[in-house]
Amino acid sequence: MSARGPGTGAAVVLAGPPPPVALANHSCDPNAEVVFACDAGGARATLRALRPIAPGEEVVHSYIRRGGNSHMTTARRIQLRGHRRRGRRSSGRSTASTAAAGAVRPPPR
Ligand SMILES: C[S@@+](CC[C@H](N)C(=O)[O-])C[C@H]1O[C@@H](n2cnc3c(N)ncnc32)[C@H](O)[C@@H]1O
Repeated sequence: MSARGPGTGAAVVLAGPPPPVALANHSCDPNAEVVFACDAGGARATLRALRPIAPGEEVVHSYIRRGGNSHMTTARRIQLRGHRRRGRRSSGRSTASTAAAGAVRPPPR
């Protein structure tokens, strides 16, 4: 995959039927997004750059819907960081068991 265009957010970096788009991995800090279109030409999934992508940089998109729950991704990252810190200090309780014990709360709305 290669990035083209000025990286203004409008550049199409990869287009085609689903298989090429399906090769893109997930990132919580995506540099591209998938745009779906369906018209007389048929159905298309396109990867569009969200920012400049350097040659050789992996093109990644978020498997989680942007906007609607991206704030939850950030909140979840902060939560996990806190759990890791507490996990190191805790007396024998692993991060996973801390989470299983109900210590993970949903992010505030
Ligand atoms: C749509 S495919 C992406 C392309 C896949 N990596 C491949 O080589 O065919 C989704 C799968 O890729 C892997 N994947 C996606 N994002 C990843 C990431 N950030 N780190 C590791 N594996 C990832 C997971 O196995 C996931 O089920």
